[in-house]
Amino acid sequence: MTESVVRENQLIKRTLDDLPQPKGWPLLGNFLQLQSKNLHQVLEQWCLEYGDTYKVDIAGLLFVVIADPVVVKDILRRRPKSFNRTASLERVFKELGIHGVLSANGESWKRQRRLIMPAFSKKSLASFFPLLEQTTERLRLRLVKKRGQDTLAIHDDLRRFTVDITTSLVFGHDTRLLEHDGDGLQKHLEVIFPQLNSRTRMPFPYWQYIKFKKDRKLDQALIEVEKYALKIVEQTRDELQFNPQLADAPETILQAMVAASDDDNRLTNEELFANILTLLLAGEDTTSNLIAWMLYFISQRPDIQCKINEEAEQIRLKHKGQINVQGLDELTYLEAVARETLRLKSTAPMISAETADQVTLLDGTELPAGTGLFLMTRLGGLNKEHFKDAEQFRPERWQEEAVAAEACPHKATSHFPFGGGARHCPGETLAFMETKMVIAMLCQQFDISQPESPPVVEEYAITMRPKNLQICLRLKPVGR
Ligand code: HEM
Repeated sequence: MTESVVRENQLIKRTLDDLPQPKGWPLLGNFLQLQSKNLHQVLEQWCLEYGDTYKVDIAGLLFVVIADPVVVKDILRRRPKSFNRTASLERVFKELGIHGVLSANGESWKRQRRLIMPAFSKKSLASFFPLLEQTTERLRLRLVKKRGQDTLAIHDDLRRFTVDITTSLVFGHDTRLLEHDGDGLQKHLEVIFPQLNSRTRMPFPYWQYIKFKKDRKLDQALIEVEKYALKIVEQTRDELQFNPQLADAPETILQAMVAASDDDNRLTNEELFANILTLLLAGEDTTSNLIAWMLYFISQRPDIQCKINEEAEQIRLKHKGQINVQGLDELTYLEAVARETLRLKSTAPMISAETADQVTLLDGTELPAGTGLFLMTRLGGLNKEHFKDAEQFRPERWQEEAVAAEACPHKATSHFPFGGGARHCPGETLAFMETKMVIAMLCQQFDISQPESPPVVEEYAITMRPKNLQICLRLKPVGR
């Protein structure tokens, strides 16, 4: 939608009643159609059939689905004043004791966001770089041991990597999952994620009355994670008592939070636990999925692996044989590969929101307070009007020269892999740092290919992952 169309639309008002709706079932509405593991694809497909703004009925609850990037961007920008996270997300997270910065609204969100942001500054992340380097080396050692295997379900290794990184950064405590083969924290998180996803879309909280096997598994996973988190909180309290100057110059997000809980603005143990789990959930799956999707693409393209490797070699030569923190910024081709992956396979392809007041959207739709919204943040990136040959994987389109040459339409602001406005993802820089380190290491060490396996498909559980991904890693001869 262009600016002038926006102005015109504001004159053509419509209400919730006027919006089209896909045909559903009596009483249940579209509930059954939306229970699938590719919810985002169902909603995206309906955008093509019913237009950029339509409604769905989840057993009596109406949600509005919005795809136009101009309207989506405006909503993201008008948070937190006019739009909130949804009440259902807040309710489910609260009930499970995970009500941290991701699900909170209002003053509680502001306070928690203020506390976590310093840890994501460029300066903090630069001081964290040696740990990132060591953890990447530990992932390398783990994968070298597995080099003989014909096929590798690498996702598990990647998740171990991102959990080790996130726990180190957030709590200063390395879970060292990369050194073990058994189930660990990542297995509990694997139980929690899909369950959170399906509960936020349940019109009726059945689990308050009857618990199925999956609900009992969720309870158990939460108990295990809570045990882990409370132990870490205790350790952090001890560190602060032993070393009080840490309160003024905290080294981890948790130290900052515990230190802040001693002033008037107290963070309770529940809030601390909620944010530990929130950051683990927000940081772990999103990033390991991005790396996995990048491997999906580059394992089919030896030419791209070659280019990544050449660029990384140049940077190593420039910085005394190593990719240092400045060198990471200079890996522009690799960054383009990550951005192109996010365009086609955004690991967060939709964001939910809720109107805080009665609002009018930029397309002229008037909505009452409390209306749930699904913002389809990936769809604009798949649109041929915004990207030439939109269905093709072409990292070059993100490089400055290509953007400057008008031969390639390039509308970077038509999709929002990290959201936008005041609630924009704070972990974006960290995610790129992790991704670049891992992919540069893999392309240096291995020839990466895809073995015969069932087709890789998108699976949605708040984040979007490649189901069935198998990779084949062949160690490169030394000196090649
Ligand atoms: C490829 C990796 C990642 C992707 C695609 C991603 C995507 C997103 C998206 C779409 C949102 C919602 C933003 C909005 O509502 O506008 C979000 C929020 C958030 N992300 Fe990320 N994220 C990634 C990595 C991380 C990492 C590494 C961390 C931290 C360790 C993190 C922490 C958070 C937090 C705390 C929020 C909630 C922010 C708020 O509500 O104020 N994310 N992320």
